[in-house]
Amino acid sequence: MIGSGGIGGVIAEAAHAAGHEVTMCVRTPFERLVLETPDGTSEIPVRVATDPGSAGEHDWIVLTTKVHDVPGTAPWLHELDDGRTPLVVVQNGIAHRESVAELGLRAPVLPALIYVGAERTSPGRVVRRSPATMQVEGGELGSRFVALLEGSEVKLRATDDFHTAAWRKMLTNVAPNPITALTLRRLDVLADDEVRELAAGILAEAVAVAQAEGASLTQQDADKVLIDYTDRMPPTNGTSMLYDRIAGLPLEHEHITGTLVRAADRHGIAVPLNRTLLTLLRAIRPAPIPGV
Ligand SMILES: NC(=O)C1=CN([C@@H]2O[C@H](COP(=O)(O)OP(=O)(O)OC[C@H]3O[C@@H](n4cnc5c(N)ncnc54)[C@H](OP(=O)(O)O)[C@@H]3O)[C@@H](O)[C@H]2O)C=CC1
Ligand SMILES: CC(C)(CO)C(=O)C(=O)O
Repeated sequence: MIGSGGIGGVIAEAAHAAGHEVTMCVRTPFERLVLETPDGTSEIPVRVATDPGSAGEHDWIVLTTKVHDVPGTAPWLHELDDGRTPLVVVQNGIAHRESVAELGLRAPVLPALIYVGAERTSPGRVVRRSPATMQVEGGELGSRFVALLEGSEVKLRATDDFHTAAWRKMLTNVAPNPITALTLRRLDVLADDEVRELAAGILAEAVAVAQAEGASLTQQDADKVLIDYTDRMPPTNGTSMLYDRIAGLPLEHEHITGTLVRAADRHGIAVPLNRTLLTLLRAIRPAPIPGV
């Protein structure tokens, strides 16, 4: 596992539950990986490697850093890449292959999406607030990864239209992530009438762009995303962008809102709400914000 934050912790938990040995390839060292879940708190027995030379040999490589942190993982990836071991890229955004392309790896790449609320609260400590659902690109590699995590509680399936799945995931990120990060509030913020109306407008712009990019999505998909957020998800959940803002880390906006705005420009679609969000997100100066 390269990336030992919220998602790395959740997938390590699943891999362990499915009977596998896991090595966390870490930037910030920790002694123990502890998962707080709705069912209780437990330690996941993993090996922690702090330098690429000690990574060892593995059957799968799973990359779970933020998209902008991928270049920094090059030493790990070059050490682990033997041309055969598959690399699963679990990230938000729509550019899973492009995200690792410039590293010149030989590994077969499997793009993956995850839906979960997971917050890394300190090195080696992750709070998972909801069950996890994953989607991977269909094909032989995708089927093997689905089989790999059998026995864990992650609901995982392969899809033959990963492009649409990634844009659908984009819909779930493009409104809540910026809104929570900018307001420093959790999902409860989406219950405010004016904020909900804003989110609906952001999503309407996003659907038009997703369609122009060839995704099979409609306004109904956007409506469902908003209903899921306001009626189904716990209002105390946050988003990965909010967690980064609280921790004073760089935000992933260029790979979410930025991707959307650049695609809109290519197609000549007006996206004033998303463009405004992008301007505000770019203006943030990262600094830790305690007490949120
Ligand atoms: N958190 C969530 O609920 C969800 C997140 N996602 C997506 O999943 C992806 C991962 O997000 P998330 O887990 O939240 O991110 P986190 O910020 O919680 O974790 C990222 C991890 O990557 C590590 N990292 C960064 N650079 C390196 C490096 N050079 N070498 C080794 N490790 C490195 C960080 O190390 P360090 O400890 O040093 O900071 C950190 O442990 C993102 O694309 C996100 O948008 C998708 C759905 C939900
Ligand atoms: C959709 C959501 C909010 C949870 O899966 C997410 O992807 C994130 O926190 O970035």
